[in-house]
Amino acid sequence: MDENGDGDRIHRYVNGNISDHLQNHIHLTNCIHLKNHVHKQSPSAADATHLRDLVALHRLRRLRGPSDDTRSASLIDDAILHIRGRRFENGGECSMKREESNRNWSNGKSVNMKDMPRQAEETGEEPARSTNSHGKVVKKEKRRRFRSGRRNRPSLAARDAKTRAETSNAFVQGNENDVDQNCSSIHSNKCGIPLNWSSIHHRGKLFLEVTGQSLSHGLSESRSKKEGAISDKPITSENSSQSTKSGGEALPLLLDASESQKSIDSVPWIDNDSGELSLAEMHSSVPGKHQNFTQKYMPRTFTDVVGQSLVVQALSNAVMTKKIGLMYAFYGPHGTGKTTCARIFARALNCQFVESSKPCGFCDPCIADEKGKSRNIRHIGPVDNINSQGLLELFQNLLACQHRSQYGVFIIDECDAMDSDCWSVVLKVIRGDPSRVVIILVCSSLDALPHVIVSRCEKFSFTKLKEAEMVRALQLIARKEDVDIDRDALKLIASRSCGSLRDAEMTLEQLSLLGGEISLGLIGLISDEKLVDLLDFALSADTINTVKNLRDIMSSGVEPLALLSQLATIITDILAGSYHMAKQWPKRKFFHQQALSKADMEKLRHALKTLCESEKQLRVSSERMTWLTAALLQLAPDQRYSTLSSSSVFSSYRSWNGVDSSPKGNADGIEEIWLKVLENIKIKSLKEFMHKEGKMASVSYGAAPTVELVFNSQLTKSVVEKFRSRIIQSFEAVLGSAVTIEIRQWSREGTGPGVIVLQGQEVSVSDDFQSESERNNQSVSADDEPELSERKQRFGIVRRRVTLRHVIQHADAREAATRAADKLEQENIRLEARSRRLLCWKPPKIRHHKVLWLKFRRRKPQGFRKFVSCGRCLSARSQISIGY
Ligand SMILES: Nc1ncnc2c1ncn2[C@@H]1O[C@H](COP(=O)(O)OP(=O)(O)OP(=O)(O)O)[C@@H](O)[C@H]1O
Ligand SMILES: [Zn+2]
Repeated sequence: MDENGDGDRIHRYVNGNISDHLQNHIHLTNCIHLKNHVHKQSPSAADATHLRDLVALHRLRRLRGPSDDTRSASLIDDAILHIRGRRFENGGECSMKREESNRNWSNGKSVNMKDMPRQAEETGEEPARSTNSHGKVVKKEKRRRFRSGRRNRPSLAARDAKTRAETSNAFVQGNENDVDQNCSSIHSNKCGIPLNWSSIHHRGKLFLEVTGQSLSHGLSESRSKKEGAISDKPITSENSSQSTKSGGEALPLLLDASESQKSIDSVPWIDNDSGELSLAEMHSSVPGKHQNFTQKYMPRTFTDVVGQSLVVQALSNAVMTKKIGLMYAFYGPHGTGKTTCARIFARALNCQFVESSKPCGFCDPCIADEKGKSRNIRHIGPVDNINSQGLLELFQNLLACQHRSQYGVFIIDECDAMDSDCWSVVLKVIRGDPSRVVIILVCSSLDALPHVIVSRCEKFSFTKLKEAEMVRALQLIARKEDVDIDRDALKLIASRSCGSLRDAEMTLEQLSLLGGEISLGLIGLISDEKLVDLLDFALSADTINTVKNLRDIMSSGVEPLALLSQLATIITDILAGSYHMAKQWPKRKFFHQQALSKADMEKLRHALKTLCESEKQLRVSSERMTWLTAALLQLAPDQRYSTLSSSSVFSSYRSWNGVDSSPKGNADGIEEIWLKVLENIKIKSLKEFMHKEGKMASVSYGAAPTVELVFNSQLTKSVVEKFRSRIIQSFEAVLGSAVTIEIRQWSREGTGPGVIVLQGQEVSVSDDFQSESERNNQSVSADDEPELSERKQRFGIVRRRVTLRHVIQHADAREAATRAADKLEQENIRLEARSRRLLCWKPPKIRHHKVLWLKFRRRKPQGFRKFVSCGRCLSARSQISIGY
């Protein structure tokens, strides 16, 4: 700006001719701005123009005084309208200039001395940064710096529109306060300097009173030094306030405050605590300096807060109705918005916006707070180092420098770490019942707070954020940041963040560094669809596909524990009704339709229990894959069948445990293991005895693999029991894992439902299981014979029950009866006494003689014949059971 030009304009202004430039510099700070334009290179001209500045200011104040006549009011109106028009036109230019200037400062680029003051005003740049390298200029910069903090407004068109409406209303009503407020919210003008009527009012007066003194003094050497030292500090609200102090010399009104500030600044731990930058840092952040997502997307207003609807509603109502308490406690899990809400609430308390949606973000107090320069809001950070003395000083200082019309807000973050002395200070303060003071305690739990404090607080509980809320918030961020991430991945991030949006945002940011499309696979997790497929196979006892699917999934590098946890989560979701199958899946057996039956839900509940139990095993085991497979194979309603019938499962199991798994055609895996186990037994007689009298019936995977052995009689069983430990050793050697064995007697009631087993390698496991279990308790009729023979081809050993009565009924004559018995024997069916009740069995008379001719070639014929031969007392209800 041309120096003489400025002088001329001021002349014109003094003479009542408001120049264009001056119209844009109506208030005190703008006079100083003018002064700086004029004096920065010509101290002699400064003296001459000071007086004119002051006269201009004085006239201007008179125009605004309570005794304003209509002429002066309309003059102001004209001026304001003019200003608004200009400001609106040039908003874009201003912000561009600001950015450009910021770049210059941050690049350490030497700035033209002539332009520097103007640039500093436009940018609101921190003088602390300029002091080191720019010697003398610092003085002027520092003085202007304070004012620039107030001038540097966001230039959002939307806000402008609101503000304009407010402003014109206020003027029409002639309400001075409103005018103050509203004018102050008009943003920067063409020169990047905002217009601030309220500043004129009180500061102008003091400025006039002390002008001679303040303008004749420069900064003292010691102060310059101190400021130089401060300028080395990172920019926080402390040192920004410190630089405000330098302006205090020209503006004595702030002297007290700045003195108070001085002692506040001497407390090292104030502000900026929680990993996020303070608002000051965020908004005055150096261009090019990275802000993480949590800093960048920290909510500025209540409407930005995700979830916490009750808290938000209560707080904004409190602000609206002006029902403000003295002390609040915000407690809840980390990263749920406690500190954020405390800041928003503090700002809303002092917001001058007349409408309900406070904080507005563009009135003076809002901007001051946003820039970290608010003298009414103190934020204590990590309180580990705090002592009671420091805390007391802070309170006193806050009370001392607080604007009477505004709330002094004290946010104590992580207050649960404060010691009892500090709490005594807090108590002392609140007992004094200071007016317009609000203390907000932020902590994760109220338990650590003294009861005497808690009982005096309004308590607001912050809950973990819901997954859906977090997904929405993350989606928004991803869109803004151009992060290509699919919804499943977002859901997963949300579910892994335990309700903490901060954690979720940090994870998203980390993933965004990978570039390209972010999918579940990239994160090392499995999509819900694949999980449901796997569950479907496991729950429908499709062993082969379960194992196959599991292997496929594991080959993508998923951690078994993570997979188990995902499975458990999805089951929980299904049980809770919060997981919806996207469509009907006819190919699925268990989840073939969207709505599950009660029985299915019960199976799911059981499956969840099994998975939870298996998790413990998985955590301590080095064979996680084994245990995970075992767990999955237990999810089937009756895993005994499903696991037994598939040699491939067992071969899988053996392969993990180093046992030869090469398939030998249709060779039975279980038979193979049994033989290996027998081979391993060193005692020859035991080996032969077991081979002759017993069978390995089943193996199931559980907490430890359980092997079931069946023996012919109680006697043989009890013989084998004596060698239990040797047998276990042998099994463990073969299977390479701890084994539990169950030794049972063949076909006793306790052996469970028709379990002999085996080998149906080519048979569908589930089909086989189904048919087997269905028929379990049924009698076999002679009509079943073709089926039996078919079964024989499919199974090495079969067992079922056939009633003696049934056999008799189908044996018309002695020969026929014998033939039937022979046939059954051929079919591997065993006929044997089931209980002593046989004695009460009374066959129909006509058939009685036939029974006598029955011949039993297999076990215990003598005993049985004895029972049968006294058939008179046999009960019709009694059965003999025939295993096949
Ligand atoms: N409810 C929320 N709405 C919007 N953003 C949130 C919310 N909760 C957390 N955030 C995000 O997480 C960041 C940190 O939040 P904040 O510091 O308020 O959490 P906190 O509950 O105070 O956590 P801590 O107890 O660890 O201090 C915010 O900057 C914001 O980006
Ligand atoms: Zn506001």
